[in-house]
Amino acid sequence: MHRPTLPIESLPLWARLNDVAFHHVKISKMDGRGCGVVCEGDITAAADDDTRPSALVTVPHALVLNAAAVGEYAKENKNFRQLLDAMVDHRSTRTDILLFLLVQSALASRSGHTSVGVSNPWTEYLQFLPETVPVPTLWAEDERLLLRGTSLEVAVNAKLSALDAEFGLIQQKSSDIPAWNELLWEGPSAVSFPDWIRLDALYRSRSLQLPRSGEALVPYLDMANHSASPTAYYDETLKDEVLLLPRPGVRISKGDEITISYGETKSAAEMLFSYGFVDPEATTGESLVLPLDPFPDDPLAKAKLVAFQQPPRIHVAREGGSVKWESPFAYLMCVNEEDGLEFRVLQERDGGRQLRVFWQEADVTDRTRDFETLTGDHPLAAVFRLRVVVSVQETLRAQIERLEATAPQDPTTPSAAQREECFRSAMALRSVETNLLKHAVEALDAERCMLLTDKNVVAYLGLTEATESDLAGEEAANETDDFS
Ligand SMILES: C[S@@+](CC[C@H](N)C(=O)[O-])C[C@H]1O[C@@H](n2cnc3c(N)ncnc32)[C@H](O)[C@@H]1O
Repeated sequence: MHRPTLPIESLPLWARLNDVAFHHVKISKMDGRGCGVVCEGDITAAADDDTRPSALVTVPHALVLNAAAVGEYAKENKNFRQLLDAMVDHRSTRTDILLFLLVQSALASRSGHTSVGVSNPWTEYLQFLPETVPVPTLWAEDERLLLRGTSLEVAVNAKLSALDAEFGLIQQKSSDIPAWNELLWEGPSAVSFPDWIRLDALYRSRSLQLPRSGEALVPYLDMANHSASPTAYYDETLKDEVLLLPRPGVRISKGDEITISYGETKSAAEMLFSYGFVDPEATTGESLVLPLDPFPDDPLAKAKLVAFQQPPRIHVAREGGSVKWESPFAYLMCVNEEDGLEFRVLQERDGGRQLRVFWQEADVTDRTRDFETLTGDHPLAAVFRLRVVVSVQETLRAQIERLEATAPQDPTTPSAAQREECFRSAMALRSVETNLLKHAVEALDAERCMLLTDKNVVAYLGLTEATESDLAGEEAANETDDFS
């Protein structure tokens, strides 16, 4: 799609024409961070939380792009209504807003040479937005290789597959409607998959959770960059205007950048995935999420996955001085029929079939995430915990090995096919995750050693060893029989 652009210097005019009020601020190009909000005077905000300071920016409710605003646009535009209706089974706030943005971008690219769609302040505003966003879904293949071994390796590939499926669906549903077929899919300015990935990236990196209007895009205010020590925050008035306000007690000098926080507890992976950078100053939010595969030789693996109903994962986080981990699936994964786990398929009255899960004869179908508690008062609880600890530790060790095996040969210089900013972000993520995983493996090792001294574990392992050597003896005897 051809993307017309407007210089950021014209933004104040667009803002005035659309009733955005701004005081002591301007939007300027920042070094390495695209545009940002810059202070044009000296601001000192009262330290007292109860006095609301004067707003730096006020955006009228009419410009807030949320699910309700898309609904209003659809009321006035029956062609757009038809497009939303065609997607009826696949709608969410995100897809509604993305479809709206897709239509506004297409309208801008055809600049009035179309009878479908109605221009709106967003048709122009989109032209001030950056050509690209440094999120990994927009990285080149050689750049995405830098994420091998990190928690984003699987996540980014899964996101690209999901975007591809979503784009295919929109194309299929809208090309049956002649007006949309003409606007979106015909001629040299047809929409392409990279256009869809960019719109998704713009949405992910700029959407806010507003207290009254919910998930939304707010023009002008979305020019504010992130800092771990932010000087401003956003809020909504009772009239649903969105305000950018200085934080209580801050002093902002003329020429300083005004920043907000994109989330204090977001991990490095989440920051890179959603915003395209890793904040080197972040002191909180060190965590990661990895997929956990059931044992490949477990005959109950499939039933366990179905019964668990969610993707199985391990969550690792640094809390205070120590590293904590959590994996509800690992507890279900590590028990079997001989421990008291059972799956039954029940025939329903309407002929359907239902998978039910039993632990020690009790129906626990609705508690498959609770196996840590369910197994906690069993005489073999320490044995189950040991199995879980060993399995989680093995998964984390394998991840460290993959991180080490895929590390760039020169950790300071990107290859010719990799952009410096992608390389820097990926290396920062690799370092945070390697560190966290190593600390988690150490913590798990300490727990494993402790569990190996538990009297129930010792007795259980002694019994298993005895059974195994009996079996080995029997096998040896059989072999001798066979041989003779
Ligand atoms: C909400 S927009 C902010 C405005 C944006 N800089 C622009 O030019 O349109 C979020 C994007 O700004 C950039 N950004 C924000 N804070 C940053 C930071 N602290 N370091 C690097 N990039 C940042 C990232 O590209 C992010 O995806």
